[in-house]
Amino acid sequence: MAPFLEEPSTHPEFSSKPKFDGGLLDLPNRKEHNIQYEPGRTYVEGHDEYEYDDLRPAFPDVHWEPLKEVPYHDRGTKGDPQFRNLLSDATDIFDYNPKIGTEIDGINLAKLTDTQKDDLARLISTRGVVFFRNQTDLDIDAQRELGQYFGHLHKHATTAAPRRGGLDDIHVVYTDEKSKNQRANFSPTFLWHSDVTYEMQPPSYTSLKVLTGPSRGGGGDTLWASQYAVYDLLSPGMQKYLEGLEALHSAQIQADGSIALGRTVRREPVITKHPLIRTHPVTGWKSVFFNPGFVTDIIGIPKAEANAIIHYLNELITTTQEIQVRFQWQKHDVAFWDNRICNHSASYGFAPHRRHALRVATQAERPYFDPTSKSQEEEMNARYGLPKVSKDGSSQSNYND
Ligand SMILES: O=C(O)CCC(=O)C(=O)O
Ligand SMILES: [Fe+2]
Repeated sequence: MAPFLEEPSTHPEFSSKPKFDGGLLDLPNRKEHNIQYEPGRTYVEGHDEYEYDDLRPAFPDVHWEPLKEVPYHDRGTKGDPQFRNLLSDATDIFDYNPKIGTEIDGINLAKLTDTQKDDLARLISTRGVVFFRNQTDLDIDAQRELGQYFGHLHKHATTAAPRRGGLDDIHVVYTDEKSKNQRANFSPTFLWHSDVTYEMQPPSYTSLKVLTGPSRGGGGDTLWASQYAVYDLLSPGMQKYLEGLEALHSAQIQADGSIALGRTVRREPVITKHPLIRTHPVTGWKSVFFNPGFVTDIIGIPKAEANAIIHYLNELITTTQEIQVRFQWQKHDVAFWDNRICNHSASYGFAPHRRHALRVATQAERPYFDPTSKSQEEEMNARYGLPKVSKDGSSQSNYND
């Protein structure tokens, strides 16, 4: 969650009936069905009685001890390299692009066997983020249980938990027509982040399920960017240089934001040093471990140089289309990402719709760097016999014409 993304909970009074749904382009014959279409419009659901009222956001006034180190063994290491257990139930599987993002259809996340869960972890580690449509059986208890299979769940110190209580390790994403104008609060690049990387053991497998949102085409998409791929964008000299550096990740900005809103900070904010390049324990691949949201400094180099690196990594993550994937949500869809190797960004422009999602995040290993590890591109190129792609900028071709 980006530093100030969460909103206070206010009960909306929207009672207008659905008028039309802009997301009907997939119907085979609109003429026959007498469908009306108005570009750029989606209906707003009536909000009087809300089925997920108990899962709306609350900010409990409680205080927790600092996080202690917890054991973590990555289940993905047991996964089948071809994901055969998981895919035995799939009706379709396809990538969104070569570097990041895969959708699997026909799988019920609430009913996976342990070997399927291991494959799932391995697939998420490999593809960065995996999408599952229409997971109606995966209620919040099942979503938690699946997260717990992978390890200890993270409890967020500042963002919202469900009103229901007893779900302190669930993070609630919520906006409705009463919410403040998000565009006024955040520049689009500021929205890019990975979750809680200031923790000693930042999360790995993280699921987000949308309970309610704009109908298809109504906005509120989420984007992810691969940090394996960021590493592969760098020149060999830059890769080597960054491999020796550590960055500071700070929880302070988020805590200050909560205090400014009059909310309790449930655990003392921490600042943690992590390697700027890390190795993934399942794939063995190197990835940049940078977070536009929480990295405040790079240690041991002049401040101006640290700022230049921070600026450069920010630019690569937020503007390189080939390393990004964008997901258009529908109700009950789930995105499962590996927070170690992805940044992500919400998008706005869907007001006044209600958009409500729940996130479960598993704490992972302490980030480490193994100098003998390979990059994603290095392994893929070797596996498929592809030539090395040149990284020099001397090409004469002009893509801007
Ligand atoms: O609302 C979204 O699309 C993403 C929210 C987010 O950053 C999170 O749940 O970690
Ligand atoms: Fe997030």
